[in-house]
Amino acid sequence: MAASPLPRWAPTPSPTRPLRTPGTPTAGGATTSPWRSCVPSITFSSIFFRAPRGLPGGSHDVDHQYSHHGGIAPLDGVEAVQRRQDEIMTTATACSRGVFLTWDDLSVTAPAAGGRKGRAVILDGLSGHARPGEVLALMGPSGCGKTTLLDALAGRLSPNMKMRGDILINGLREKLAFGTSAYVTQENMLMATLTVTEAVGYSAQLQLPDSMPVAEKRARADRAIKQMGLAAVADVRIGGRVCKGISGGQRKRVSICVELLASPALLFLDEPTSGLDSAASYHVMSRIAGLARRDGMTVVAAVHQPSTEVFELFHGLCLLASGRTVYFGPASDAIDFFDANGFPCPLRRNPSDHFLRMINKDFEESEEGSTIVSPRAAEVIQTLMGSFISRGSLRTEKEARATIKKGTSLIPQRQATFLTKTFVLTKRSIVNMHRDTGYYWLRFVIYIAICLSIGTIFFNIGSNFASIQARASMLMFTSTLLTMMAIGGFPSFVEDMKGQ
Ligand SMILES: Nc1ncnc2c1ncn2[C@@H]1O[C@H](COP(=O)(O)OP(=O)(O)OP(=O)(O)O)[C@@H](O)[C@H]1O
Repeated sequence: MAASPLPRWAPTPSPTRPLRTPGTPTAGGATTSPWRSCVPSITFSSIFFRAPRGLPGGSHDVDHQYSHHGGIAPLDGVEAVQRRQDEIMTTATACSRGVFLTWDDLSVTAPAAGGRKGRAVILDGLSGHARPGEVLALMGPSGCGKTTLLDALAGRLSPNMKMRGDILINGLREKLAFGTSAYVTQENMLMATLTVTEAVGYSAQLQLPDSMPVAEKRARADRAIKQMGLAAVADVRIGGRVCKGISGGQRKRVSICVELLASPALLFLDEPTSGLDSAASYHVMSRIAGLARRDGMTVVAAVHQPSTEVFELFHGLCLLASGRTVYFGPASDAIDFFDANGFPCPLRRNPSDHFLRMINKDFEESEEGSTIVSPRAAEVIQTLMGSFISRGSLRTEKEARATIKKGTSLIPQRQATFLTKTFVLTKRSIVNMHRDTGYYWLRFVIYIAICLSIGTIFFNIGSNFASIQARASMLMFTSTLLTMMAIGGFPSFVEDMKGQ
């Protein structure tokens, strides 16, 4: 590929971070490869560091410059060299303890909708992989199966779904142990009555081991809040439908914050930027990408229409249409892939908009009267899938196979003990009940009413032999009632315990 011009979606180059297109020769004479962004290499690696075999970047990979978004920018002087060396070492350590997630020929079916017989295919023979230190974006039209793929990878498919195929963690078929993965769902799972600091603080106490000092847990929670840009609303309640609290986008950021506390090796994000404006989306995603790079976290995120800048943060792209792979590979190569197949991205159009527009079949009929002559989405999907199978998927399989060789089992992280969890959850429940005025006062009124009725029924029961029986009945009735009332809150408490 020619060294210039820049790709049409590229932002204006900054003086500290010149942009390079994939395959563009670098100053050192090597070519860039964002998909191998874990790979410190060439000029600097040959001086300071050579990635060990087995790591991405090992052996042949050393011919690639680590140049991806937010990666190594050209700096001058001894300080710059030192900084680059540190960055390289951090990335290498991160890669060596991360999770290589591979899925091969993955299919998922669910009962057919509308009472029809048989099963509907939701995902159809998907293969791919995600690597430590990198962000893999799952994109595709609404209903194409992004959440289902995330659920399958995270081992959280609903019971009515059936899965076929392999999901390997570092090449091994094993379950995700505690603390190794976290999942930020589309739904808001936060307690409306808690403030941001409390919500994150309680989660820190529940997730982090008892051996960690309380001050450190608090410091971690505060750091996470700051990292997600929530310092200004730290003391504001989360809120919900009834009482207004923080905004929907801020709630999403709190959910991400909570999941990042235990520094999971594998992070699944379902629509992490929904409800966020473009600046907030960029900040959130760039922080996640930064943490992934720093801690060697493997991130798989289902995203809807990322902005150009957010798209630039992705290392890999998995583009789905109707449960099948249209494209899997470096995010930066997708535009060339569409171009090569006759669907070039118009100048100044956001590439992700272009991809989704080309493969969305849902609104074709309403566009029939339109004067815009565009190929039908079904044909585009067919062409791209054909091209991907003949070219791309071969490479994907090769990379997946290389990934499978790692073979290191995951070590579960230590967590809070059962006693600590019970104590923290009880405390949180009490705070929640106390602040939830409807819940609290309604119960209070009910108890007063019950007390009055019992008091009236058993008023002046005397002190003869029959009154002993009456007192026993009253005690029995009261204790049964209190037990039943308490059991009402039990299922949610158990769910909370399971969720931790
Ligand atoms: N438990 C289920 N039982 C039956 N069908 C399901 C189930 N879960 C998902 N589906 C179907 O699978 C398809 C893909 O759903 P999924 O939620 O994975 O899509 P998506 O790409 O994440 O959509 P969106 O971007 O709108 O969130 C949909 O047609 C949906 O109706």
